[in-house]
Amino acid sequence: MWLGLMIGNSRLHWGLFVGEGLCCAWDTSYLSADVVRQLAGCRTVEDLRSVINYTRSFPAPLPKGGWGVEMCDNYKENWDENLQSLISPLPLVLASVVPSETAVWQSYLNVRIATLNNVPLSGLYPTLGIDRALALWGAGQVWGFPMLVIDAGTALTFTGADCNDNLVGGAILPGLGLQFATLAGKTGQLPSVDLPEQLPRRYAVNTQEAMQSGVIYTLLAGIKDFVAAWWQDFPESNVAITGGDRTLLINYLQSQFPKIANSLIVEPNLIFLGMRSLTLH
Ligand SMILES: Nc1ncnc2c1ncn2[C@@H]1O[C@H](COP(=O)(O)OP(=O)(O)OP(=O)(O)O)[C@@H](O)[C@H]1O
Ligand SMILES: CC(C)(CO)[C@@H](O)C(=O)NCCC(=O)O
Ligand SMILES: [K+]
Repeated sequence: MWLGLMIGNSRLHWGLFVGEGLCCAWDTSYLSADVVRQLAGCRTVEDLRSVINYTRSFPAPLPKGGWGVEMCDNYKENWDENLQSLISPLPLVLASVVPSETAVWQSYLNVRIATLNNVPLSGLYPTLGIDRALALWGAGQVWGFPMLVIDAGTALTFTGADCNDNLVGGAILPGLGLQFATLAGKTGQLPSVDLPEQLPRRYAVNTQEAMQSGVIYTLLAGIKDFVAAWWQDFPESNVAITGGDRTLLINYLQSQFPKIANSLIVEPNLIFLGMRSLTLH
């Protein structure tokens, strides 16, 4: 058993693995050095539950279906044994796009840090985010290359590779939350605005809806344009979407560009699908 940890720009993303099988995945806020020490002392899954799970309930194993099947069966079969026999500290594979948060984990004795060198894609440039590389590698492993990944997180990124597992490139822009936060934070009159569940009307007659319309319709048009351009170059390619805002975005896309929405692979765990097939643990 081992833990995968992706340190994102807003929060931590966790995966619990048996071998290459992803058993469950969940998110927490950043952890203090004290909690990191407690985590290193965990001897059972119950301990883990009580330490990492103070922000939200520990998740059930992934539902049956798709790539989860074998892993969950394997996991259940060995569940009792696994509960008793956690290696302590549990091996941790860490990937981070937030160097200051990585430092907290240096004290954890059984940690391997995933870097671009561990990702078997070619053509990676040295400053490419490890989250982008892992998500692209994970998606390509499961659904094949060429592949374009849209990660709708704090930043929204497009990252694509061709049929030779070679990075074509991509783009980075402020994610939905960041666009609203910037508008509210850098202007004198604009309020904080929540993301609406449904696509708002385009022509707004109040401030909140005007901000929602502006940010969302422009982002949808941008996504459509990037995906269309990608399909011109790689007509057979799959396109996958992940990240904390994926569900909202899919809802909006469904209303505005249903053909694109229906052709996207929606997968919250792309980064962990990439992490499980690195050759470092
Ligand atoms: N509980 C939550 N905490 C923070 N963001 C959340 C939460 N639930 C949904 N979100 C949405 O997820 C987005 C952040 O996405 P995600 O969690 O993938 O970002 P991240 O931690 O920065 O990871 P990455 O760096 O990989 O993008 C925010 O824009 C927000 O709207
Ligand atoms: C773009 C983000 C912030 C997305 O999480 C991250 O992947 C990152 O910090 N990347 C480094 C720059 C790059 O990917 O070119
Ligand atoms: K981010």
